[in-house]
Amino acid sequence: MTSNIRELPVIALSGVNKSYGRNENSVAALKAVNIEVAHGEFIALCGPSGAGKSTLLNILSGIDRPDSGTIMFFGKMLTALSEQQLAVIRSHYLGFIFQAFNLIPVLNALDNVCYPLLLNGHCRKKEARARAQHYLDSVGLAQLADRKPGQLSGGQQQRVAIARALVHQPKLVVADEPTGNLDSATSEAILDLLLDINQQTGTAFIISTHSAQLKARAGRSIDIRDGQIDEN
Ligand SMILES: Nc1ncnc2c1ncn2[C@@H]1O[C@H](COP(=O)(O)OP(=O)(O)OP(=O)(O)O)[C@@H](O)[C@H]1O
Repeated sequence: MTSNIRELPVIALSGVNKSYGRNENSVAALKAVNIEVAHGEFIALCGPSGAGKSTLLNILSGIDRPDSGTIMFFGKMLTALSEQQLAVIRSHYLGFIFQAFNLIPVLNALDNVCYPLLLNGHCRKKEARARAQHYLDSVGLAQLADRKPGQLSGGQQQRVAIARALVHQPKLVVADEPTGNLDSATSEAILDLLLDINQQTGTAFIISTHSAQLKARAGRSIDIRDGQIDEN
């Protein structure tokens, strides 16, 4: 990573195409997509079901690869990296939040948040636990660190997942419908939390959503329809 890191786009997609299937069964999920995300942006990715939101987020986060086009992450060409190099970028600089929380059911909240730090060798166990506790505190779960996911509400589970996504201080958080499984009051509280984290830390967020409220409160929204971007 270079010293003028804030001047570079966090991520820039150029001419990205992605299809699933072959020949007559082929579905063009992304068509010539161009997107830039700057440091500290909070972006809502909106569009109807099947528009290509998850495909785009998977490609943005290096989980999946485009058929053509380029992806630059702080000026580094992601599309030229090996799987191993991509995994290093993902584990150090990206955070993920999913609609279904994706917590590990047998681990308590603290250990769920510690897990990526230990898995990716960011630090030793004592420091990992201290950092995880700090992030659980910051999402309002200081007292619930020893509860397992099954002993937490949906909103509390999503807070654990948010702490897990942030604990290694990523540059970009990619969230796929993070409020999709939550009632409207809990969704609003989670949105407040994400906006607060964005403002406090400068971490960029790109969040797919069907929520008009999230779209209205995001700094920028990008509409996608039939795999094509229509930026506002
Ligand atoms: N693994 C796959 N195999 C075949 N087609 C796929 C696959 N994943 C997605 N698609 C197709 O690609 C298009 C985009 O799907 P995608 O899941 O990205 O949409 P989405 O906007 O995230 O939808 P939703 O809001 O319902 O989650 C759709 O036509 C979908 O059917």
